Amino acid sequence: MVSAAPDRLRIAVQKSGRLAEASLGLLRRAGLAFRASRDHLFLYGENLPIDVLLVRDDDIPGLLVEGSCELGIVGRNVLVEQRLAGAGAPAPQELLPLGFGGCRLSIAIPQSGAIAQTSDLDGLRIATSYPALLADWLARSGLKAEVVVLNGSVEIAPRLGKAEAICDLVSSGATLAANQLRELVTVFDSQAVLASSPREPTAAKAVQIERLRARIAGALSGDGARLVLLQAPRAALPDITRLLPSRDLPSVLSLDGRPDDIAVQALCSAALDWQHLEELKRLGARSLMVLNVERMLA
Ligand SMILES: Nc1ncnc2c1ncn2[C@@H]1O[C@H](COP(=O)(O)OP(=O)(O)OP(=O)(O)O)[C@@H](O)[C@H]1O
Ligand SMILES: O=P(O)(O)OC[C@H]1O[C@H](OP(=O)(O)OP(=O)(O)O)[C@H](O)[C@@H]1O
Ligand SMILES: [Mg+2]
Repeated sequence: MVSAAPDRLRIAVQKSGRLAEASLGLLRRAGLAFRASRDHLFLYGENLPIDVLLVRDDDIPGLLVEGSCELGIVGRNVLVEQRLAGAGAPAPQELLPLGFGGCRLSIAIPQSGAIAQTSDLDGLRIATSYPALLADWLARSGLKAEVVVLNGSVEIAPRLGKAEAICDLVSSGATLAANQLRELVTVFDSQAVLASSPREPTAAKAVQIERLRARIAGALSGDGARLVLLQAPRAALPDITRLLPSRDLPSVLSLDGRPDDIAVQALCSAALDWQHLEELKRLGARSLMVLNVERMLA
């Protein structure tokens, strides 16, 4: 472990795997630039006092609890699993959902078999790498099943005779289909999240944490956002406003020497397709421009 620098923030991200690339990509979009250490386990923040630790995703909640890192990017499934398993011990908090790594923890059963509905799981064995999330769902559902803990290759448990059902992460469903399994019920919905240590940060670090959180939120809110610029007759403004998928009221500017015309600037949450633009044109809009928004700060 690299010794802690008192004034530098540390953020733990997955070294390799499903979240690795998107996590570092997001930090770069939040304006961080890094230099890698020789062992490639540590990225030194070159332009801000923020360093990145590259680790196994399962280690991230523990690093946050012990205070080795102030922040982490981890699947909500891992975060909540460890919180439930910790039974009331201090646990990392979710600061922000990040919109990638979307998946669900689901119970799946053999495609051909006697299990048809969730009540059929009573008294059976369910194999999973997420025993606390599964136990929590079973308790809330009033079901009693034996939880068989496996750390990998959970999908083959029914074929090995280790369990009658499994509870594992699903996104496309291809892994289940390849193993002749089908989804019965979703136990937990997940995505990557920004998480913080349960330890109170120093005042200086609290400022850095909030700064990074706001920058990440800004980078995310730019996703899919478009700035629409146009000129139009002033009388067409109500119809144009109705047509724009704006996040907020558009800004309306007057044009020098043309009192009957205006310039409109609107932040839109969805892309405007050609049909949208043609309709705006029919309403009298001219000089239409749709620009991608790279980042925003509220
Ligand atoms: N099929 C999927 N689609 C989208 N996101 C997923 C999928 N499977 C897992 N995830 C998310 O990505 C996280 C990391 O998954 P990955 O399979 O890379 O973990 P891992 O094998 O435990 O990696 P590590 O080596 O870091 O322990 C999961 O905890 C989950 O939040
Ligand atoms: O529904 P699908 O799109 O098929 O995705 C589901 C699979 O993805 C995850 O594993 P991953 O591929 O990350 O490999 P791992 O099991 O080695 O972690 C998960 O454990 C499933 O096996
Ligand atoms: Mg892991």
